[in-house]
Amino acid sequence: MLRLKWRSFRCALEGLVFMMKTQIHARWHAMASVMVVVLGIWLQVEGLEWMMLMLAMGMVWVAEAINTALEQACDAVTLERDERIGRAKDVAAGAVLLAAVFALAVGMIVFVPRVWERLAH
Ligand SMILES: Nc1ncnc2c1ncn2[C@@H]1O[C@H](COP(=O)(O)OP(=O)(O)OP(=O)(O)O)[C@@H](O)[C@H]1O
Repeated sequence: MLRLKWRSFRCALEGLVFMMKTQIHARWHAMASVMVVVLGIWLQVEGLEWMMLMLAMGMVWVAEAINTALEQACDAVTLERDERIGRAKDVAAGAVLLAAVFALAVGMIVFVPRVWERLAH
């Protein structure tokens, strides 16, 4: 039982490693995530705001992982041009874009007033 759980966990980790190795956007997300944590520590962000930032970042990572999985599945179906495959990939990419836009909004709401405050003093 425990071995089975470990195997699923390892497969999940391998999926994430694959995403990091193959998706240029995942590297951008990683850079943005590090920036958010550094800014959060520097600006002394508090409990609920950390939660909002983590949720927003998590949403982007989850969307990117699902987008990567869908791209792989689509390519397994066909590498020929196909309108529906193209549309499926576009919608999945749209999910990443949506998550990123909302994450940016959360980041602005949390960070802008704090940066403003720092600059004013
Ligand atoms: N088989 C296909 N048929 C039709 N259009 C396709 C096909 N494959 C890709 N496309 C189009 O090219 C775009 C990019 O697809 P690709 O598989 O190269 O993903 P990507 O460049 O890794 O995208 P992302 O930026 O979402 O990671 C898709 O959003 C889609 O519009």
